Amino acid sequence: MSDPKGFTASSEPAHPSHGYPESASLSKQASNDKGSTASHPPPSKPDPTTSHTPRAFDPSARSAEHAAKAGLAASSATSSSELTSLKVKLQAGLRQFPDFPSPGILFEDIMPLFSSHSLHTDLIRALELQIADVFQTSTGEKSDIDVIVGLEARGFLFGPSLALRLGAGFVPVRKQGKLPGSCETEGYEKEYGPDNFQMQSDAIKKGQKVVVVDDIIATGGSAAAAGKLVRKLGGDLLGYVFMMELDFLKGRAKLDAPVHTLFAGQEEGSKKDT
Ligand SMILES: O=P(O)(O)OC[C@H]1O[C@H](OP(=O)(O)OP(=O)(O)O)[C@H](O)[C@@H]1O
Ligand SMILES: Nc1ncnc2[nH]cnc12
Repeated sequence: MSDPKGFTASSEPAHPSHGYPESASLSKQASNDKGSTASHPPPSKPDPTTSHTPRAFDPSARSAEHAAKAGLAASSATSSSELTSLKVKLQAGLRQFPDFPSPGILFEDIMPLFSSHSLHTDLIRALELQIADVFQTSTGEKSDIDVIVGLEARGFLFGPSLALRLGAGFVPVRKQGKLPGSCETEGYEKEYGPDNFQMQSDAIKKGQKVVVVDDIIATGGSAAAAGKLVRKLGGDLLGYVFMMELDFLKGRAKLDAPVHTLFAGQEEGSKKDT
């Protein structure tokens, strides 16, 4: 699938599990929608990389069309610089915990972004800007995204707020047995074995434009199952948005819609003390 911003899912094979073996190869995605470092940089080393290439303002534009284009470019550049500074602040709020929940796993803790009102506000704004840019929608309630689909449980932390900001509905993907009524089910592989996701059969109307969101893409199994469910229900899957990506697991290779991430995730060997 083509992605005009160059975020097309990698064709490289995904790592088979959450095991994060030492032999997993490093893979820095070339996409420019992420920070440039392997792990979350400390506040002293913010990564100013932005997903948006600022479009140059053209002072020579004379016609109304040119003026309109120039205005859009200027506003895009403004959004881009706002997003860059939000990312720097947000990255400084992230924490990592080695060997949680089991040895060898470096756990990315996003909770500080929610316990602070300021960072929470920044996070929702950053996601709104990111989505407006990569899916070419307007910010605010004029977005033409119909539904934000969030994955249990951490996708529920920001999916509904984001949906409100975008003027979209919110639909949950839940672990099996939690949703009443008729449901579609899709299996996926997790660290400790297989699991099933479900969506209510009437949750998405045929042709609705859907973006799937979650906090982290690791092996990509959860997100791939969610995408299959969206399509089973007749949704038009525009793509995926994650706060973070564990690059070395190559999870995006499992996804057949554009993948966008706010922050660079960890690469193998990026473990650090918290
Ligand atoms: O790309 P994957 O390998 O599928 O892993 C990513 C998923 O793992 C985590 O959720 P988890 O299943 O741990 O559940 P939680 O959000 O309920 O903690 C995370 O929030 C993603 O949903
Ligand atoms: N390393 C990690 N940190 C936080 N959540 C995760 N989900 C899967 N892998 C994770």
